[in-house]
Amino acid sequence: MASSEEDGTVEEKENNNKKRTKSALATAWLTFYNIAMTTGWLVLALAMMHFYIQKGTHKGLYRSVARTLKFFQTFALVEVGHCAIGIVKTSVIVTGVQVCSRIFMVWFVTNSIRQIQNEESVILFLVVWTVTEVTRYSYYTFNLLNHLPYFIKWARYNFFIILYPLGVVGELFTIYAALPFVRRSGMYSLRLPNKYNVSFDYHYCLIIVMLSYIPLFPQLYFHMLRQRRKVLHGEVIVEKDD
Ligand SMILES: CCCCCCCCCCCCC/C=C/C(=O)SCCNC(=O)CCNC(=O)[C@H](O)C(C)(C)COP(=O)(O)OP(=O)(O)OC[C@H]1O[C@@H](n2cnc3c(N)ncnc32)[C@H](O)[C@@H]1OP(=O)(O)O
Repeated sequence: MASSEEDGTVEEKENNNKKRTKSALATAWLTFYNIAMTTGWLVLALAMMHFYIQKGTHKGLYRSVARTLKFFQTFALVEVGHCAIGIVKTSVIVTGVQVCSRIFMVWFVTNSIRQIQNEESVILFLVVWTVTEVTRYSYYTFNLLNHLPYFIKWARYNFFIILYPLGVVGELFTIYAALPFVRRSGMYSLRLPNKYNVSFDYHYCLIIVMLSYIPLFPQLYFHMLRQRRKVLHGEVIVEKDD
């Protein structure tokens, strides 16, 4: 009897130790990840400012930062993994939609269609994303280090009120500007007849993506408004499971 109680205690202790090691590892990884991402987006901000001050125009700006942008935005895919394995308390779906829509914008719209890279709308979403990400990743970093300045917390949960709609406007105008080029070139499209007997029209796909902002964007926006109420005003919010 005594020995089984002892076994239980030993097992419990082992489990607790395992959990502690796991959470220490997760915290170390997240701290590294967030510092790397803050730095990446800060480098991008500085590169954009440097370009604009030197050249006095936004033309060519996208190309000058494209590699850094593609690297850091694509790397954000690991955030979906963070949610999936449970090291951050965020919905996989909400994070997935956010990250995938950004990656889609970068790789399948802006990067693929040279003719639209100098549109003002590209600069709009680039600036908006950069301000958002510098704020967001520095918030997570300071939070993990338990030294969170209030103005960063305030910025994280207020800037998005304006930046989110502005980002969406930039993205939608960019996709809209891409439509004629996509239609003319037939890029990423598959016409019949072909050996697979399937057709795909990227032009219509882009229109569907634009329309999908109507149901999806409000969900992300209201999610952030709920987070804001929780973090800034201490409201207890019961989130539905995925
Ligand atoms: C394939 C094609 C698909 C096309 C589909 C198209 C449709 C798309 C429609 C939508 C379009 C959106 C377009 C987007 C535009 C822009 O981004 S514009 C710029 C403005 N954007 C923003 O301000 C939003 C930025 N995004 C986010 O904040 C997130 O991505 C989020 C998922 C939307 C919300 O984040 P969430 O994690 O849920 O909230 P938080 O309050 O920040 O965190 C919750 C808890 O999780 C912890 N946490 C999260 N991440 C980390 C981390 N990296 N490190 C450490 N901790 C993390 C966080 O601390 C919180 O924990 P607690 O403090 O304990 O609560």
